[in-house]
Amino acid sequence: MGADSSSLALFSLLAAGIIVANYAWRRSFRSQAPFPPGPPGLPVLGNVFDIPVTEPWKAYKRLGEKYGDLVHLRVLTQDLIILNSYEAIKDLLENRSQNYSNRPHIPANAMVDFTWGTPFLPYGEEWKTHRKIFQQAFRSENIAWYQAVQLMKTRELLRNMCDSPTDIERNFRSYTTAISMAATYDYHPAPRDDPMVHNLKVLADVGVSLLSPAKSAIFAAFPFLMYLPSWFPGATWQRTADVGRNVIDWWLTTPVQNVKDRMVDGPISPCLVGDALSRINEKQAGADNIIRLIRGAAASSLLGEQYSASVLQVFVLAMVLYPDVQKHAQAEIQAVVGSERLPDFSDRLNLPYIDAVLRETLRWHPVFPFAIVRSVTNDDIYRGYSFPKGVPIIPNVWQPRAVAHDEARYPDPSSFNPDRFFNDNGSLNDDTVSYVYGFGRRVCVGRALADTTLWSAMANLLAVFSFEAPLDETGKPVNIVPRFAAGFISHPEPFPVKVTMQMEAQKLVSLLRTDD
Ligand code: HEM
Repeated sequence: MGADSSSLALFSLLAAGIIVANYAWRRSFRSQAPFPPGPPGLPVLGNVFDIPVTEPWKAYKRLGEKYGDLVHLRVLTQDLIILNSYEAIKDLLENRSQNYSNRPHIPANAMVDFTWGTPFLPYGEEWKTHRKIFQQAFRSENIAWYQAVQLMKTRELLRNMCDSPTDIERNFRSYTTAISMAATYDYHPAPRDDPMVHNLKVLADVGVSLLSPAKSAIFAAFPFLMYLPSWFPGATWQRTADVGRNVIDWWLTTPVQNVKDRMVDGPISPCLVGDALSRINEKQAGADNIIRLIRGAAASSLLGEQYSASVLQVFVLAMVLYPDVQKHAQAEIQAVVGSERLPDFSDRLNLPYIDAVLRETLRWHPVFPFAIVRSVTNDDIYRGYSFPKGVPIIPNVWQPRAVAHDEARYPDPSSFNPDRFFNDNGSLNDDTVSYVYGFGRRVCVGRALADTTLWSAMANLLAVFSFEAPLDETGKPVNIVPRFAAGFISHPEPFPVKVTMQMEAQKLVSLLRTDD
């Protein structure tokens, strides 16, 4: 046996010992009430094979149908509870939010030092300061500050779509990244080879690679894996973590320093960092700590806006699959805005169908099908079941009867139908699908910014382009079966799309020039 394989064998033995001991310890200390029902699972491994890595929501749907609103699972040593109904989610994450606003410890997080990120902070003082920084800059009343920049970036999006119409994903990412950098640091990335854009991509890739639920469960069960050196055979995650740590150092220092330097020269445009820095007196006690928190909140803000790009991909998929909805939306824009200018925020109240399309996009396929996992602060009992301290709670926003696809609330939930958001008198109803942005005290802090970013893109894309299924060799539209990538965030798998301009290129060029 070589040195490598004998070390691995030793590690495996050690790991098995840790798992069994840890499991027995946790069971003996749990309160007398049982966990909610759930599939029995295998000894030691638990329900590892009950949760497929691809499309886990389908498995949750089956489990929900069999076991009901509350489902208990165990992955190796990790117990978790899935909430499968709006009622259970509201009861716990909203009505008992004091006890359900924590986040579980994610071991891989400490490995790369993502611990500064708002979504990962434990419920406590640092997290409260982060929320305050966000609320001051991004609360609904302040969103008008960013609308000029959002429209400017929307025009850039239209130009990029003309240049490379099928490069949808890249165009959407550039758009949302440009908005988030402007709203966070008053920074406007260069069209090519921009260092901030490059480093943001590295950071996002590291996050997706290391913080997936599957890797988190493995690191929780085998914590020693996190301490293997990066030269150890197979320890690829260590090399990913090394890359992540270097970029994070840069993120947490350079961009905020850059804003500080520019503020010395004179006023800058409204942005989260500028707003937060202007509120502190650097000579006051604790100012260094606040600057450290501003850095963390700002970097979290950039990661947040990435999700809007995934929502726009869902939107294009829906337009391709539901051409009548697209025609209806375009007719509304034509009637209200005409063809001599492009839509802007002053048109929003007169374009209710576009708002209904936006709501239906968020509902039809929530990009966070399970919001962001919570954990219980103190032992609790709910409906007679045990919710022990520290257990991760997964709110199932999407399936089966849960929330966005609840058949009682949304008849025929899997079809894309914006009409479900209208009252009989033709006005929009009160259902703003706010649940896609999460619940209670940890609800998304960027929702007002995301809403205007999405509206501006959707209204303008529909004013200029049509999205259709391309034709096959027999002249028929290709059959597109929607598929969604699983994971922390879910977005459509690549699908074929034909993008046509509804107006002459020359006309668009002149409209974009007028708007500039
Ligand atoms: C359409 C786009 C977006 C969606 C669907 C979305 C959704 C969510 C969801 C589901 C959560 C978890 C809430 C919970 O635990 O209950 C969340 C948290 C968060 N979001 Fe968003 N978000 C979006 C855009 C943004 C933007 C633009 C920003 C930044 C400006 C942002 C920043 C954050 C932060 C910092 C948190 C963590 C809050 C905390 O843990 O206290 N998000 N978001």
